Amino acid sequence: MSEIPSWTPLHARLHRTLRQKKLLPKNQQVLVAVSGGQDSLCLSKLLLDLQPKWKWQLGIAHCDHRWTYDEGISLHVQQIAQSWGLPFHLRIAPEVKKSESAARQWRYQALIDIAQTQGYATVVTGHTKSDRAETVLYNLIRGSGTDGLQALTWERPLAPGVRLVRPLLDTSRSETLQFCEQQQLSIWVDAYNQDLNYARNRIRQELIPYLKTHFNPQVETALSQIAEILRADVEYLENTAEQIQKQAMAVPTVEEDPASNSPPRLNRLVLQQAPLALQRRVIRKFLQENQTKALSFEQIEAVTGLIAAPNCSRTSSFPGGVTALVEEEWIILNTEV
Ligand SMILES: Nc1ncnc2c1ncn2[C@@H]1O[C@H](COP(=O)(O)OP(=O)(O)OP(=O)(O)O)[C@@H](O)[C@H]1O
Repeated sequence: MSEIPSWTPLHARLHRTLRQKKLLPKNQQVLVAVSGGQDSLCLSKLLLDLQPKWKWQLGIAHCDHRWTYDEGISLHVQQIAQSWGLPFHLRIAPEVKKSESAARQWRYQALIDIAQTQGYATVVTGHTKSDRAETVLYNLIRGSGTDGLQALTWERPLAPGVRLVRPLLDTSRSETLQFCEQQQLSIWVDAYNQDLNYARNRIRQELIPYLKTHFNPQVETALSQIAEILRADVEYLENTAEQIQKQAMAVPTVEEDPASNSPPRLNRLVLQQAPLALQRRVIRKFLQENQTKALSFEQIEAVTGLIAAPNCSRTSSFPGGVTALVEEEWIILNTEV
């Protein structure tokens, strides 16, 4: 690897990760989402250095949210892209985004738009192991189940023809900082990250350091591993639940149900064969597909309880006037108000 100038352990790790996980195929057009902060700058420099080996066509995208504390950052990122000889794509928000989630939503849409119009098959972001650990904690505190805890995956489809890849999920924020310092990359410090009014920032600035000092110096790695393990668990459970749901939703024959417009239903005999973990998943998926309003854990539990309940049992009415009831071997979702 000596032909790459200043080859570091981070170069070696990224090269290995990309090979093992097959995240960024050779010769691809890869759009790097650069905020100007240490993580995405570290990622773009690493990809730039590895580029001769992988022959990607790299480009840099920056999304300007027009927040006052962001002023000057887009020019900063543009100058870096130019100094590396990479195409630079800028999107400016049509209006100032009021919340972090509105800003994120607009940002992903802007990145999709650049990728689709400029022919990039992949968008990469600088999410790190530290982001993953924080997301696990954040979702745990909010009461997420396994699906929320496996958040921040290595890759996922973003839009038709565009994938999102996060190649730095095994690298910590302290490592990206050290790398930027070594490489003398000029980091833009995001004022938003210092604002302790935001729960995410309190997790990053207060909770994680507390856990590191008092419980486990490697807490970021530990939490991030939980996410990695749960990702595979969730994938397996989801696929199995999907199969069971298909069997349980098999439409009754005309003799069994002459009504042409029969309401959504699940077969209890099929569900009774499944373990509770899968029963809950099937019920949740079934409700998500047939009920517009999000349901609480208690409401999903009430429907799950119908799997073994006596005939004619029913739940109380859910938002939108929907009720689930037992009719012989069926759980029926009654949408009549
Ligand atoms: N203004 C921006 N322009 C381009 N890319 C950005 C911008 N802000 C963030 N990114 C990309 O997203 C990554 C994650 O950033 P950050 O953690 O601040 O965002 P987030 O809102 O928490 O993201 P997510 O919702 O995906 O978790 C960065 O490493 C970078 O790749």
